[in-house]
Amino acid sequence: MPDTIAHLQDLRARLAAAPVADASALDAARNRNEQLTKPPGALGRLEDLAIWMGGWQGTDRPRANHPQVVVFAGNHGVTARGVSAFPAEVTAQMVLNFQAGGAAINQLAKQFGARMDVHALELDTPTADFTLAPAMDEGEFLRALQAGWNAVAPEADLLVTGEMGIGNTTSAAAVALALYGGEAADWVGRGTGVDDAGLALKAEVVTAGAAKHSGVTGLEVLRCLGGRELAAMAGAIARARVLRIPVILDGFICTAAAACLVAEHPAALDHCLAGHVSVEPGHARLLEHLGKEPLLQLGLRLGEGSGAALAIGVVQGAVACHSGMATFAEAGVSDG
Ligand SMILES: Cc1cc2ncn([C@H]3O[C@H](COP(=O)(O)O)[C@@H](O)[C@H]3O)c2cc1C
Ligand SMILES: O=C(O)c1cccnc1
Repeated sequence: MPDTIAHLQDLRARLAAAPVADASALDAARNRNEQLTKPPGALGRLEDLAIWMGGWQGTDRPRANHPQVVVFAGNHGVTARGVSAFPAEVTAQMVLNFQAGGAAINQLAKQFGARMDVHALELDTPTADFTLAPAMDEGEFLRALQAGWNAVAPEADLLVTGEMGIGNTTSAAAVALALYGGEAADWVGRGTGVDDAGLALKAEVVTAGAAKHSGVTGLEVLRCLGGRELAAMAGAIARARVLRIPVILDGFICTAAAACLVAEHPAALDHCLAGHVSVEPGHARLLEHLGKEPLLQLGLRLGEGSGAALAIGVVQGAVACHSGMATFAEAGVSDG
């Protein structure tokens, strides 16, 4: 039975007490990497990836055979301001599509052998319009964090958190502005495809939201400007940190949610990789702030966990080589 996040302080305490990567496993994985039948460094970033996986999994033979993709859906009051190219009903309609196996993320999860879970979070009760009030009250926020916390399968060896929530690129931009400052225009993008007037409107809405909730930090940013699916992703990422399950971050929305955890604890995302960099312009900026180099750049602007799910394949390639290759001694190959 997973434990309860009854107060924000509980989450902060769990992050502060979370174990770090296993130093001896890191050493053993580095040592193994040096003996594998290839010129030193020839597998590029795959080598660092496999060693990093070994550290979090506590072994010199890391694996990614049981990945989990978990998709959270939430509705946003701020959609009333006309910030998305699609109507808010699409959130619930896409949940049905996820459940029927018809979305992009279903295909990618299947392709890489990942289990996929979908959690619709109180879709009939959109968050408040954050230009007028905090998006969630404390009870709503804690329920969403807990839903994310509970959603992680402890036996998973890799986790992807995805989202669905019409209007959530506006919410993520407001979160990013509150965390890192600058201008709203630095953080907004076209999301589902708004035109120039839509983009200008998003910047106005984001500016108004950040002004309404100025001075808030960390998880409070997520409560005031985020959404249930963002909060749940943060809860899941925090749980994975406690369980030492490596996480692949997805696009702009996932990364904005995750960034709120770093504001609470500097090592909160040490177990996270950046799966890709999205077309949404704020995403590259967020990754720079977090010091994370994306694995892929494919021009994706979907969310759902799609870019991170594709990166499961890269991680699987890295650990397959690292854990399966012969050493020079085993294969009788002369080393250099
Ligand atoms: C059919 C459809 C499927 C999606 N899957 C992810 N998103 C993505 O688009 C939304 C964010 O963009 P905005 O802020 O412009 O509303 C989120 O739901 C995100 O997951 C979708 C959007 C649509 C329309
Ligand atoms: O980067 C993302 O996650 C993203 C971009 C556009 C639309 N939905 C999600």
